[in-house]
Amino acid sequence: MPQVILLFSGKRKSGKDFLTDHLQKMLLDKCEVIKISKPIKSHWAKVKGLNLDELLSDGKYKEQYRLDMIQWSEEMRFKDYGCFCRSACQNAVDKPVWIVSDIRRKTDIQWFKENYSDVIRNIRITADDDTRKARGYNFQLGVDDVASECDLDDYNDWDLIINNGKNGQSLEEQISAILTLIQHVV
Ligand SMILES: Nc1ncnc2c1ncn2[C@@H]1O[C@H](COP(=O)(O)OP(=O)(O)OP(=O)(O)O)[C@@H](O)[C@H]1O
Repeated sequence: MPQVILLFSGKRKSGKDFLTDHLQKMLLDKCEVIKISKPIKSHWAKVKGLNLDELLSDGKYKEQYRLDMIQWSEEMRFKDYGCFCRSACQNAVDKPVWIVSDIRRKTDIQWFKENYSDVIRNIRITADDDTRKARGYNFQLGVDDVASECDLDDYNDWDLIINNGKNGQSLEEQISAILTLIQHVV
């Protein structure tokens, strides 16, 4: 059972993978990185005969299948909103800190609250549109206007908000703010 679970969310190309990768490099064997999208991508790779590692990494390949994966996973969530969270956590190694790098919906947060209650810390990563565009974001109908991208836009209960865009803090300051949230553990 983890002592703290960091739930990271943010819009496309806000820098979720970038920041959580850096955090992982600092915490090393004290942490386990969990991606809710992993069980989705594993299933999709198996059914379609695709390369799972390519699908999990940042790049064009992932973007090619994003819309299909969103639509399929939406149907699955409709039947059981916790199915992917549960599956991702079942396969996670027991470490003091869990880093969940791709929280996208209120029901994701709800599931973690129901199952791990007070060890959760909610972190929102923000970045302005220009910065996101410079990182490869392009508005796509069916991707950027649906729940997977917008559901947390009006959520307000964050333990920490990190500006990872223009005029944002330095990486050191960002990581230091996150470490403050888990200083009782590491
Ligand atoms: N603070 C930063 N400084 C420099 N480059 C950054 C920074 N944050 C993110 N990037 C770069 O921007 C790109 C997008 O970031 P990242 O993949 O972490 O976004 P994401 O929120 O995980 O996106 P997605 O939702 O599409 O998976 C990556 O190439 C990453 O290296």
